Amino acid sequence: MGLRLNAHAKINLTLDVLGRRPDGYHEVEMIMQSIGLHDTLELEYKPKEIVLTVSGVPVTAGQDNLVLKAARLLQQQAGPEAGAIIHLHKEIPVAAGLAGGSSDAAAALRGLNRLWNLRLREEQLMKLAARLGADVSFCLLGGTAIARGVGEILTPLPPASRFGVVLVKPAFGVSTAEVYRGLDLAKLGRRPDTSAMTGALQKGDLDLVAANLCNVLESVTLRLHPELQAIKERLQEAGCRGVLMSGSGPTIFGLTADEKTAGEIARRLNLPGCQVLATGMV
Ligand SMILES: C[C@@](CO)(OP(=O)(O)O)[C@H](O)COP(=O)(O)OP(=O)(O)OC[C@H]1O[C@@H](n2ccc(N)nc2=O)[C@H](O)[C@@H]1O
Ligand SMILES: Nc1ncnc2c1ncn2[C@@H]1O[C@H](COP(=O)(O)OP(=O)(O)O)[C@@H](O)[C@H]1O
Repeated sequence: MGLRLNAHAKINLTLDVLGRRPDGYHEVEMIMQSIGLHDTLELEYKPKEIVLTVSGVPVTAGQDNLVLKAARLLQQQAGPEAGAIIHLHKEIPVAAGLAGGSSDAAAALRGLNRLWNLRLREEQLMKLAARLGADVSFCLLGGTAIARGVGEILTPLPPASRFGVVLVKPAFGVSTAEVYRGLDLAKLGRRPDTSAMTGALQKGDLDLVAANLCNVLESVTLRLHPELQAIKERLQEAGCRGVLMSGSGPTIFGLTADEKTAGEIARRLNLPGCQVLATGMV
């Protein structure tokens, strides 16, 4: 019997960088939120071999696909007999700041743990997730959470209101490493207030959430791609209550009262060359 799993994208409602570590990674504090937009993974048992096929948004099916990296990591626990045919259907834009690859890796860990009957506990899966990438731990958890460390230390928050989300992904992608490298820690500008955002989410107050949206990586990516500022303005003019870049970008998201309103705004927006999607917080 095969398995089918959804791998949800995320947005960062806040993103603060607290310092740079000796290994080049950055200490962060961010509020992460899963959204409805998702890739799909289908898993079927096959002895010994791990085979990956991909459809939808083009992405490598080679060894550097995070799904294969996750599968190989788990196979070390399962033994060489364990294998699978994995089909990944991609809907999440790639290199977009939406953690598509990380979410696929998290879904592969969760799914193969079941397919291979490994019975690894949540904290064991979390350890493997942290080895695959900074955002994989959050993707394994999902929902709403504060992420600290390099992103792997998680504090779950109560489920947030199901606000609508409009996503605008320009034609280009950005390199997360390059954006972090471009950050001048002495000149971060406005910083997020994590506890104010946590309170706003708890109250379900969209205007308060909107007022606390803040991402210190915006300055770097907007400097590299000034056209993102115009997209932010267009989303605001179109009726989004708050607008921010997600992660290292370049996706810009706008928040609305609900998914229906997000859909109406997305249909009205005319942004040539950009992918415009409507979804909601989950
Ligand atoms: C910026 C964020 C915000 O959620 O997301 P994305 O824009 O990638 O979605 C994350 O911090 C990205 O997480 P993720 O994309 O998983 O990072 P990784 O693959 O582990 O690392 C890619 C590169 O980003 C840099 N990096 C990443 C995380 C971190 N806390 N500090 C860093 O400096 C490192 O240079 C690393 O080589
Ligand atoms: N399953 C996957 N989906 C998307 N990208 C992947 C995947 N596996 C590896 N990658 C690589 O990871 C890089 C970052 O991808 P992604 O997770 O989409 O972006 P981001 O970290 O900005 O949210 C891409 O450039 C891509 O080559």
